[in-house]
Amino acid sequence: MVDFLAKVTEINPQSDGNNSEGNIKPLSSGSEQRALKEEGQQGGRRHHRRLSSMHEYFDPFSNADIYYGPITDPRKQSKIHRLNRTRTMSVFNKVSDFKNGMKDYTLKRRGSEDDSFLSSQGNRRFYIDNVDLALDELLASEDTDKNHQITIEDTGPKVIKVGTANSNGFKHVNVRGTYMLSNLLQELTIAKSFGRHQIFLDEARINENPVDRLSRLISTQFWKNLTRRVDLYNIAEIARDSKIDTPGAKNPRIYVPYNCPDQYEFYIQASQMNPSLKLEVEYLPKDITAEYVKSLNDTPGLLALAMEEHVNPSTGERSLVGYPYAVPGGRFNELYGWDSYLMALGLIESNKVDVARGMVEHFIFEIDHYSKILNANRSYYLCRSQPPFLTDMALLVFEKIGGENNPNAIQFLKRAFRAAIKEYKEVWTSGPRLDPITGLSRYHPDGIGIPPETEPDHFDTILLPYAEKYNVSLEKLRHLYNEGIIKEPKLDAFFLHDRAVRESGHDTTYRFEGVCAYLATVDLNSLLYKYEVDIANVIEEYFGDEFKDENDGTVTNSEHWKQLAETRKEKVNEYMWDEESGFFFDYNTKLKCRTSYESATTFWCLWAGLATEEQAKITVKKVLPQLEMLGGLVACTEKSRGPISIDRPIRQWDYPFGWAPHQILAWKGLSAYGYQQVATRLAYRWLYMITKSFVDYNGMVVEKYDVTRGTDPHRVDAEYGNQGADFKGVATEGFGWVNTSYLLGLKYMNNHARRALAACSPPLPFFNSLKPSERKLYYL
Ligand SMILES: OC[C@H]1O[C@H](O[C@H]2O[C@H](CO)[C@@H](O)[C@H](O)[C@H]2O)[C@H](O)[C@@H](O)[C@@H]1O
Ligand SMILES: [Ca+2]
Repeated sequence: MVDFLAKVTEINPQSDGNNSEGNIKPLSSGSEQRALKEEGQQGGRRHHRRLSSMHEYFDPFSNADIYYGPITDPRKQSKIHRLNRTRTMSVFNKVSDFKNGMKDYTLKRRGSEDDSFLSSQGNRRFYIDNVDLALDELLASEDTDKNHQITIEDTGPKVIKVGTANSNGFKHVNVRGTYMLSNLLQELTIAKSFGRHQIFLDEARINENPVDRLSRLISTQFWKNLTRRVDLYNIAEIARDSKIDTPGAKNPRIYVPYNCPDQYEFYIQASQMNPSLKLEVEYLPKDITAEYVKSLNDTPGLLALAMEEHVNPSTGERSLVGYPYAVPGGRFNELYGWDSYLMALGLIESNKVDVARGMVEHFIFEIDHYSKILNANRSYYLCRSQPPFLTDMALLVFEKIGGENNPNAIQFLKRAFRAAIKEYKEVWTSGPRLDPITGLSRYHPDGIGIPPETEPDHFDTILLPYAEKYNVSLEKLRHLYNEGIIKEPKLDAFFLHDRAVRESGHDTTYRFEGVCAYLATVDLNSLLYKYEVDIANVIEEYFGDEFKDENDGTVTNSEHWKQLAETRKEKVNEYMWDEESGFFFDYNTKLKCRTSYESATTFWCLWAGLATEEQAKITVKKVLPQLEMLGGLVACTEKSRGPISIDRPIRQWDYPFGWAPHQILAWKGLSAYGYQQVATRLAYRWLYMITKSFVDYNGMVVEKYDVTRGTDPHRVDAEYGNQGADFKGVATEGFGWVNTSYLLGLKYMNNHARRALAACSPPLPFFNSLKPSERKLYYL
């Protein structure tokens, strides 16, 4: 068992660390003391109460920058704020022996119950006088598989001694079990990142209820760490791209639309301010063709986004600054399409409306300057989009910024809807995405050659036969094919569909392989139905029921858009609905037949409000039993995915994986049709899985989960290797849409369910333990 051997130090000579009150919380003034006392008298639970301003640093759950900031640093306390504790006479005596140089070191300290969790009323604190050493010792003892995480797979003693703050580190208590030890590792890692050598650490911070801890981290830390905002100083860092490994990708680069001279000047200024970063700034041409986009493959760059003007109030100086946005996960720096919508839902839940709004501003800018909402704002994504959610996103932000009572909010909504209408017309209901025969739409982006952003060996199996045919290396083959020196229509078809798969957001799945660009998908047509309904409502409410389109000169009213929605609904029913199975299936516009791939996106028809009551009922009866797994909804049925082999490897958007967007849209859709209890049951499963991984795997929150695995659902070995599981010490961002799903899923949970989640009660035992009256809350 390792002992952190925290010792009395000279950092705060006035403090002996022992306090007969059992409360070592530092009080810097009488008024603060009174405030805390009153809080206690009100019987309020001090944990998780967010304390503000002066009191912030007393809060065991304050944000890391406060908790590990200078105000709590023992070495800086004499200068800033003495966090000393009241010395009691009895304690004085016991310490004085030691201070007087006692030889045999028999300290007559008070009984250990002074440091017991009970006697401290849950307010016990630890004192760690050497954070680096503590980290080394903790990892040496408990991280037996040496991956810098403490998980249930480590076989260490699972207990470590930590010095108490009351005794200034002399007395020790045990910290036990994977969860607390991994939280200790996380806190020490964070403390170290703040440059701290010594810390006081509330025990409550490392044995915090995991549901509270994860939702707190999402709201206060993860969103912050996922948020980006371009300015003069950080642009080179944001522009840098780790996905592409060509000599031309070595320097960070930003491409600016041809008609944004202010932004061009801004980025030139940024590059001149710090020449060593070698930021390259380029204009884009007016016409962006697939050929041009391919020509940038070796010299990729970030694409400029929307900026606002800031005026320095003291100097009057004007400067540009980017609107904030959130990135999907820690490994990204660019703004994504549908991830942004899904994160906006969670950001709004955490009152971070400015970031959600910023992303709507970026989408408006992208539609105006790149003619679509981009897959993400990198040059190699210029030809493709992602699932469209702009109307819903704009409406949510609109409500949060004041809605119809705020004229600025109305202006914002109108700008967003003008852009959405442009996108609807020019992207989703024009060729090649529109199928003129059915009137339905498909993911069908432009593009030439091999997507350069994928992992280098991603297409090797496909390309190998051609390399053999031409007797060249794979690298050479890639070059010859991309440059059009060799022509292979079969490869062209493969990559046409591959690009479409990526536009669908579902990259990749056997549902789409080799066929995606021909499929009128359930997902896309549900989303477009929602666009049509939303546009009709907004035209009626905010455009005086008359929308003049400056782009094509047309004038439309709400009735026109309602009619478009009605027509799409009819087409979806005609081409996609299969009453027998209860699924809405994709329609193959080339073969002119309905497919039979059973996908969780069938629930999107409920989310969009396109399904009838009867169809929703059938969905619950027939589809749900096939897609409901231990950890929530699975992306598709095992039967549809088919057998897996070396030649037919597993795909990440297939069985047995579950994805946050599928859960979120299904919960909302089911609730809208009166099946809130089904949504609650599914949400419990999903939250259970996330909470369990979080508890057992060092605070892990990943991009997707294997919803069939009970023990390690985060372990997904499919396609893109990095899914956010290989952090060292502490996970600092979670994953964007999973963060949202956690916050939204919790809204379905009552206190009983929250407690069960915190105890990691598996779904079945939990459901089986319910009283008959409670079972109906889960549609059981
Ligand atoms: O670089 C490989 C692929 O990465 C993206 O796809 C995956 O991550 C996205 C961000 O979370 C997500 O939107 C998408 O659904 C995921 O499959 C990217 O979108 C792809 O275009 C890219 O090829
Ligand atoms: Ca480990």
